[in-house]
Amino acid sequence: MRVVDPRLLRHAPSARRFLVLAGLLAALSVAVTIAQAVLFAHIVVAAFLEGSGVATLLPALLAFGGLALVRGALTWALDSGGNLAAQRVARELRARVLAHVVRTTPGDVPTAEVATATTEGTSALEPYFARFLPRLWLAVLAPTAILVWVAVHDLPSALVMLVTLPLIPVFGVLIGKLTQARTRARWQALARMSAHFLDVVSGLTTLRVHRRGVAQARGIADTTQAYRRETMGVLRVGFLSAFVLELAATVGTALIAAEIGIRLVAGGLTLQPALMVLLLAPELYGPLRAVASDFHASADGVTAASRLLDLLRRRPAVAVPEPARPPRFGVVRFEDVVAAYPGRGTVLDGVNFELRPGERVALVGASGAGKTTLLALLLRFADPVAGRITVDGVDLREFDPREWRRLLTWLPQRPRLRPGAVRDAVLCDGGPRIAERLGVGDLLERSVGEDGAGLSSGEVSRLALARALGRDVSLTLLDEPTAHLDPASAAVVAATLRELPAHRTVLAATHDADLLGVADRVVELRDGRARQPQRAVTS
Ligand SMILES: Nc1ncnc2c1ncn2[C@@H]1O[C@H](COP(=O)(O)OP(=O)(O)OP(=O)(O)O)[C@@H](O)[C@H]1O
Repeated sequence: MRVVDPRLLRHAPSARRFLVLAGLLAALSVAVTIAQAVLFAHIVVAAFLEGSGVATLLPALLAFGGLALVRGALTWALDSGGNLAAQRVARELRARVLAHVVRTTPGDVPTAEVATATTEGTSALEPYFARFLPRLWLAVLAPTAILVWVAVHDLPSALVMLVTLPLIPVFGVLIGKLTQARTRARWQALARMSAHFLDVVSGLTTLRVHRRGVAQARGIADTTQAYRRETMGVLRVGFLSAFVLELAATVGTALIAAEIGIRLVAGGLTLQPALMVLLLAPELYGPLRAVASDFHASADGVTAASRLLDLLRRRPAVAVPEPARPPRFGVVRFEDVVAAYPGRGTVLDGVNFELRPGERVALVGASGAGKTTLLALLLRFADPVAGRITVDGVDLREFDPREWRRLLTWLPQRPRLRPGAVRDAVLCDGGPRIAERLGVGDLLERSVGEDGAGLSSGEVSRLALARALGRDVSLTLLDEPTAHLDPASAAVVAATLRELPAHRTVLAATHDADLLGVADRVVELRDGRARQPQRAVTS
C-alpha cells in the first residue's frame, strides 16, 4: 500500500498544496527542535559549570522561550492546516465522485458503495491529513537532520543512533502489514453492511408482505456483528502497535543514554554535546514512532481515498468529445443501431427509423423487445455498440449528454419525484395545469419523502407525467406513460398529448389504444429491428 496515492494528488488540488505546506512547516519545526536542544545544553553548561548569572543568560533564555512558542505555533498550524485540508479534499473528492457516477449508466451505480465512500470514507481522511501526513514529513526530516547534526558534533552517538533507528521502521512495517489486511477487511465489512441495509430498506414492503421481517433483522444483526468484529480487530492491532513502538523507542533512547553516560564518566565526552545528544535522542525516535503508530489511521485514510478514486476509474457509460458541440434539435435518425448488454447480448440489431420534429410516434413491441433500451440510447444513458443516432446529421455522441438532455423530458417506467415540496418537483411551464387535469393538482401543496414516500405510486406516476408533459422542450420520451393509470386518467394523457404545441416531438413506448390513436406513426420493435412504420389507428 502506498502511503500517499498519486491519484489523490491529481484529483484533489488541496492535497497537493497541503503536502508542500506540511513539508515546509515540518522542516521549520525540525530546525526549531535542534536549535532548542543546542540552546538548552548551552544554558545548562553556562549556568552550572561556568556559573553565569541570569542577566548573562537572559538573551539565551528568552530565545529558548521564543523557540518553544514557535514550535507550539508550528504544531498548531500543522494540525489545523491538516484538518482544513482534509475537509477541502473530502469536498473535492465527493464532488468529483458524485459528478462522475451520474455520468455512468443509471442502475449501474453501486449506490451503497458510493454512499459509504463519500460519507464514512471522506471522514476517514481527517486523521490521515491532520495527523499522519504531517508526521510523515517529520518522520523523514527529523531523523535525517538530527543524525547529520549529531554526526557533526559527536560521531559515536550518531553511529548508535544509526544502528538503533531501523528498529522502529522494521516493527512498523511488520505491524503495518497486519494493519493493512485488517483495515481492508473492515472496509469490506462496512460496505457489505451498508449494501445489505439499503437492500432491506428498499425491499421493506415486500419483506413485510412475505413475513420475512424477523429473518432480515437477524441478517442485519449478523452483518453488524461482522463489522464490529473487524473494527475491534483493527483497534487491537492499533494498541499492539503503540505498545511495541513505544518499547522500541524507549530501548533506543536508553542505549544512547547509556553510551553517553559511560563516555561522560570516562572523560571521552564533554557535558554540552552530551546534553544536546541526550535531548535530541527522543526527537529522533519520536516522529518515527508517531508515524508508525498512526499507520492504522493512514491505512484507513488511504483505503478510503483509494475506494473513492476507484469509483472515479469507472468508465462513463457514454463518450463525451472535447470540445462537445452544442446540441440543436432536428430530425433524429437511427442508422443501423445495435445495442447490447453484457451477459444479455444484442437487444437492438440494426434499428433504422426517423423521428421528424413535431411528430408523435408510438413505439410498440413485446415485453423485452428493447423499447426502454431504445429510449435509453436517445437519453444517452448508453451509446450504440454499432451504428449511430444522428440529429440533423450530427452524431449524438458529438454532444455533451448533459446539454443534450436539456432538450428532452423523460418519463421512465418507474418515475421518481425529488424529495421535498411536490410543487418544486413538478414546477415547470405547464406542469401544475396538467397535474390539475390528471386529478393530482391538490397534491402540489404536499411534500414527498425519499422514493415517493407519502404518495401512492399512481399519484407519483401522474405527477411525474405532469412534469414530463408540462416542460416545453423539443423531445418528450415517455415509457409506458399510462401503465399505472385508470382509463379516465389515460384518456386525459391522450388528450394532453394531442394538445401539445406542434413543435414538440413525442416518442412514447406504449400499448395503450388511446395513445396509439394520438400517434402520427407507430414503430414496432421486433427481433431487434424497427418494422416498417404503419399508419396509426385514428380514434
Ligand atoms: N441492464 C441490463 N442488463 C442486461 N440486460 C438487460 C438490461 N436492461 C434490459 N435488459 C434486457 O434487454 C432486453 C430489452 O429490455 P427493455 O427494457 O429495453 O425492453 P422493453 O421492450 O422496454 O420491455 P418492457 O415492455 O417489458 O418494458 C430484455 O431482454 C431485458 O432483459
